Amino acid sequence: MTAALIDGKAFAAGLRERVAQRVARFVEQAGRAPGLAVVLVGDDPASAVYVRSKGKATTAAGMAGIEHRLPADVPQQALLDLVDALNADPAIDGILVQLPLPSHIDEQAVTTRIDPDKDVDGFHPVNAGRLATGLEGFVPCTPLGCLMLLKDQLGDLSGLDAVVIGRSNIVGKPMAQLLIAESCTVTVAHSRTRDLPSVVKRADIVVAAVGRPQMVKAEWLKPGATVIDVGINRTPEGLVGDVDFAGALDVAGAVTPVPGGVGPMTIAVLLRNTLISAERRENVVGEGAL
Ligand SMILES: Nc1nc2c(c(=O)[nH]1)N[C@@H](CN(C=O)c1ccc(C(=O)N[C@@H](CCC(=O)O)C(=O)O)cc1)CN2
Ligand SMILES: [Mg+2]
Repeated sequence: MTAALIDGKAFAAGLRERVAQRVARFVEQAGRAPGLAVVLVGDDPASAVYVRSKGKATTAAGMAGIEHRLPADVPQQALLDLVDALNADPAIDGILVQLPLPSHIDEQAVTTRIDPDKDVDGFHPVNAGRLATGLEGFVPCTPLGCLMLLKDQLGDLSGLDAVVIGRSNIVGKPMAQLLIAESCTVTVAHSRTRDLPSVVKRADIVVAAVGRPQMVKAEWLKPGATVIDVGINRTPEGLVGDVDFAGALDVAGAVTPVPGGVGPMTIAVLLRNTLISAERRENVVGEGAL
């Protein structure tokens, strides 16, 4: 094994601590805690776990977490009405609807109903547009967490070749935008990409976000590459990423494990985004780096 392990769990713990310190200053100045509303529809077990983790982390950082649970068969209009009420509530700085939603609900309709300035998930098309054009907005938590790990590992990313595997609105596309903004040369690969191994071979940075267990093989990697594995695949052998982790350890320069890599960053960045939303809404100048 030659690769360094990128400890997302430890980095996320540090970020949560820095957020908590800045939350304390916000409370002193604004006279209230930042508020995050999390909406869970239905009873998908993984989603329930993530929502509970978000609630716990929110409270631990000194923020107010408000959880709304709706039944799996809730009419779409009732969910939209709840979003409208949260948009209008001055105590709420961040609104998040846990995905995936039941199939009878149009995810886009829900995502676009959230006030873009409370959209701490960064899924609203206005925030996607802000990211694409270099305006201040909210960036989706998972790709921003990946970027933080990359910069911590590599420093300046300028000029590096990056390959993002996966083109989802939640991870692949915003990840590509973030890497472009860091002056990387970015390739977005997906299921129709021809000769993926040779595309991956030239990359200094590989971000795998396809949702296919161990699809990215060690022999595809350029020696010394930094590999960020966004995949969380539940298999009979346990939780595995999109990268052949054991093989990558012998080729890559650094690699994130699954679990304990990217996953913990998602919730830490959510707290960061919620604090920043509260600071913007109350005109509080945040002090202390995040
Ligand atoms: N509205 C949103 N929905 C979803 C998001 C999101 O950012 N916003 N992301 C994922 C789920 N997710 C948070 O919501 C999330 C996924 C994974 C983890 C995590 O810490 N994973 C651990 C493994 C835990 C396990 O056993 O499952 C790890 O990788 O170490 C946190 C949050 C989809 N929905
Ligand atoms: Mg995809």
